Amino acid sequence: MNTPESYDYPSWEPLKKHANDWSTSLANLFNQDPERSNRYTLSVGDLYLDYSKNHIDDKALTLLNSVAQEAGLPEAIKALFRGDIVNNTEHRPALHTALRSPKLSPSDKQDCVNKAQEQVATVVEKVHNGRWKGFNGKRITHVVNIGIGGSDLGPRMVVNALKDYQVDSIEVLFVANIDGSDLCDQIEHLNPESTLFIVASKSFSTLETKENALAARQWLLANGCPVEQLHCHFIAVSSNIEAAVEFGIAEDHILPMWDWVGGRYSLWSAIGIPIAMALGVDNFKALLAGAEVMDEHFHCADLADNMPATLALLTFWYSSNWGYESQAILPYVQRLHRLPAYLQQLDMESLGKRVDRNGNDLTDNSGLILWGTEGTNGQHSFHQLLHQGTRKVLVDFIASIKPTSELETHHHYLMANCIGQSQALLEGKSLAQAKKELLEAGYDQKATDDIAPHKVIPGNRPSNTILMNELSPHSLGSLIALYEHKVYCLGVLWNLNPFDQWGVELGKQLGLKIYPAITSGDCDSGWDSSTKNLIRKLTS
Ligand SMILES: O=P(O)(O)OC[C@H]1O[C@](O)(CO)[C@@H](O)[C@@H]1O
Repeated sequence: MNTPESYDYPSWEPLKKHANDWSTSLANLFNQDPERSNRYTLSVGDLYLDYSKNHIDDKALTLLNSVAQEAGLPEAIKALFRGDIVNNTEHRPALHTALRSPKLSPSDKQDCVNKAQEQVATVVEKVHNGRWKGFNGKRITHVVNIGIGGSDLGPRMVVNALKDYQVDSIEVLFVANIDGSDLCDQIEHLNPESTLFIVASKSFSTLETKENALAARQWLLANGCPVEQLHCHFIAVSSNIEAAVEFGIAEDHILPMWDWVGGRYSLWSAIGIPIAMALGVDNFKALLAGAEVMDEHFHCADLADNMPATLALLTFWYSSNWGYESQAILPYVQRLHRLPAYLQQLDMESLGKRVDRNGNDLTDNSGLILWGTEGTNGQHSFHQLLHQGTRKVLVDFIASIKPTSELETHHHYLMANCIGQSQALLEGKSLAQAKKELLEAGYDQKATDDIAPHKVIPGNRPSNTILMNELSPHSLGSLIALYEHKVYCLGVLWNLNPFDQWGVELGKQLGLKIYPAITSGDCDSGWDSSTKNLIRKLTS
């Protein structure tokens, strides 16, 4: 692991010293300051963040804010919204905020954004009211989004999360993987006459999406769709109109994307059309409005009160000074079960970098390893490691105040478990407590002494808790924008470009070279023997 010798930030050394001198426990911090849980909280729109269960005090926060100032974060936030070239390696702005916050965005983008939103609304309404027909004049009942990465994860997560808001007339399904069973499993029970495919690919060059779209076309043809009616079953979302047309999508069925919106930040664009299909245009707009609330806050709030900046500074603090390398995302909301997968791309594809904005080796660690699952399932699985393991893991608990089902008792238990987990991380269990418990349970002294160490839980482990008023399009929009902006802040603090992803390219290129070897059995003589053996195993 890299240990940062120094940042250029003048407040870096005092911050590092403050971390090195840290000697108190979370429990002590709470005992000494009854107001702690009131002071270390923030509210923005439908979201409430409690970050009091962290190893921080006013001095740490002041120093962290100074580091953020010295890193130029306030100006960088303005630059993002203004449309400056924040993606310096691809010479592009990153204007996902223009898709939902017109007041804060460059005016020259508004026409195309509005036009695309109108196009989305027109297509969706036509499908919903049955005017969009498949071959044989059938109305559309199923929409299958074919896309991967940013053209899949965001829309899929939102559609799953907002099940309560789904329109009755349409079911939206998702296909991403090049494993053929993904497509086959989704379409096996569908009627081709009433199925519409969305081919979502910013580049329109992504292997998985192209192959799945080709297979979908074959499926339609094999099931009676006349070639001249194929166009009724496809729309595309892409910035590469030429390639989409070449594939055979009718030009007026192609919705736009732009190079100034990154793939993993694109669910607010026409890439979000599966969301509008599943939930209706008004709910899609409510999602955008929720993001706008977070944008306005992020843009205007001082760093000390800024929710995305606070989350980022906490991660920076722990990553740079406390040796944390991993972050668990634990939504205690069943319907947010896709959130960890979505945030993995957002965070790890953005921040998994080894050089700074100028191409120099980073002297500090960058992106953390993100993972997680919905509560309480994780409690019966990996929480053991969170409580007693030797690795350090940051934890974000996310919960909805309003239940998402009618089963009120379930919800109370769910919330009790969520809060109980953060309390267990904080308080732990001492050896004395463990021994007392065992003796009270009837163990003799020897058994108590033998077993007690295994029951000790060190505690003193930090966590954040984010409460949403309810799981609604509006609050989810704010939550997603919160994490987007957190990632941006970390990019600024670590001085890296969070908007490119060159690291994914090599594997794609090698996959394309290996493909002909798998189909022909002919290996490149320059390849390593492991690669050759694996190919032979597949081809013999
Ligand atoms: O929308 P596209 O161009 O098909 O790209 C899909 C995904 O592939 C990636 O480029 C990574 O391979 C992601 O950044 C992107 O979201």
